[in-house]
Amino acid sequence: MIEYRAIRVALLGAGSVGSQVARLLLEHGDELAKRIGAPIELVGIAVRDLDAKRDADLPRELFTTDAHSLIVGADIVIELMGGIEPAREYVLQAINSGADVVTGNKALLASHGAELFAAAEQVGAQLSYEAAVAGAIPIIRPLRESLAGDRVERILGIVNGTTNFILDRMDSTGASLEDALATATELGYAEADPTADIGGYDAAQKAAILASLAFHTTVSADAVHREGITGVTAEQVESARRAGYVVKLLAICERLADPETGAEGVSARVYPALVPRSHPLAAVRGANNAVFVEAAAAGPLMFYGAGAGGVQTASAVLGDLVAIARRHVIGGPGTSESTHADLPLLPIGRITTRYSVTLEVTDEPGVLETVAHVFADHGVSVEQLQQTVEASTGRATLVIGTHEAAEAALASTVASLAESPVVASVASVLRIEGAE
Ligand SMILES: NC(=O)c1ccc[n+]([C@@H]2O[C@H](COP(=O)([O-])OP(=O)(O)OC[C@H]3O[C@@H](n4cnc5c(N)ncnc54)[C@H](O)[C@@H]3O)[C@@H](O)[C@H]2O)c1
Ligand SMILES: N[C@@H](CCO)C(=O)O
Ligand code: NA
Repeated sequence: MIEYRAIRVALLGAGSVGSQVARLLLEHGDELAKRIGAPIELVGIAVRDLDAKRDADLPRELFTTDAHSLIVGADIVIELMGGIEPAREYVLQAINSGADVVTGNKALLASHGAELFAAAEQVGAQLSYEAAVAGAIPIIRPLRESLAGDRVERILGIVNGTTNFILDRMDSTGASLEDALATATELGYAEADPTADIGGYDAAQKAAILASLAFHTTVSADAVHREGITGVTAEQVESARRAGYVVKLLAICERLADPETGAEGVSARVYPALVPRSHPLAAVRGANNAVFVEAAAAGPLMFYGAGAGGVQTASAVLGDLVAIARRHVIGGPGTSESTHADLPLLPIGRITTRYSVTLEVTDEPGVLETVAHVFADHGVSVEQLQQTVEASTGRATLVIGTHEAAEAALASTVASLAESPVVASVASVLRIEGAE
């Protein structure tokens, strides 16, 4: 039997995920070596502070503050520092010095993915990133490999655990957004500055990565239409619950025809939406993640589990590591990124979906007809209308569900409703996703 030399692994960053990756590598190195067919040697861990407290007990002699020197001579570099710079510089250095790279850095991939994939392609290096989307859940490899022979039509993802925790808590306890966020912070789900999560930025980065992969094109995070959950109220969540829906922050990636030109394009968007309680995504509770994929031949598929957490995410990183290391043993080129389709990203105005609009109106004869006319005038077809009268105030609440309508038509409908003398206020506008 051939004895292979040890595959040298350099780790950059020993925070929540990095420290668990190092621990698992050291604890299970022998078993991984058997699966790979060659020993794995963790040659060093680049850190900022040699004396910082770590989540795992790691040999101090592995630590170095000199990432550049560590990268030189490594076969595989695992980048788990996060942020754009110097992560980008280190990943490029690794690729250009002949190493393969594993990263969990969604921010880096969603902004500089094209540059990094091109650099890897040029020298035949592997760049793997299962941890970057939905943590431990296998979704990158299924899209990249298992579904490579199918045609992905649509992805609906709950890809941010913090916001799912908050919305789930609002749904199950009636809490306000503020109180649910406070609980998320107390329990350590939300960061001290939760903007990236509740503003939808984290989900938009993941949507960019998923859309690029699923549709063989390049989508960057800043091109993703993004609405966070900051405007979601306890009233909206309660009224959704009564109507048989749950509010979820969704990352939606869709292949569709541009309604104006008929040309094929893609949509990548993040917003809170009403999901029917019967949909598999409605059952995703707490800080869990799930990605619902619709493919032409496979039909609907659901990937579910822990979207974050140090040790859980380390599982995804080690999976990438083993896959790459096996190729070192077997030889031959690995999977490269396929971005041949070059599809245009359609602006949000070209999207069609269903809506739920809640209006406070005066309770007078003719109001319903006036409201119905506003929808009809903008070409938006009403599917359902529910009225609750508050006798003491002379006001009524109307909840109007629409058929599929264009975003632009809905936006002008809402603008006209806001100006209508019979409408006291437009209390809520939410999209409905995942309904039959
Ligand atoms: N934590 C999760 O649940 C999770 C899930 C999925 C993906 N990720 C991604 O994994 C990566 C790591 O996340 P984390 O939660 O472990 O972050 P973290 O902040 O806990 O750890 C990052 C570590 O890198 C170190 N670091 C930063 N810059 C450095 C530099 N220049 N040189 C050396 N060390 C440096 C930091 O000091 C810190 O210890 C990020 O890209 C993150 O988006 C994390
Ligand atoms: N902040 C992210 C961590 C995982 O990317 C979340 O809440 O899901
Ligand atoms: Na994953």
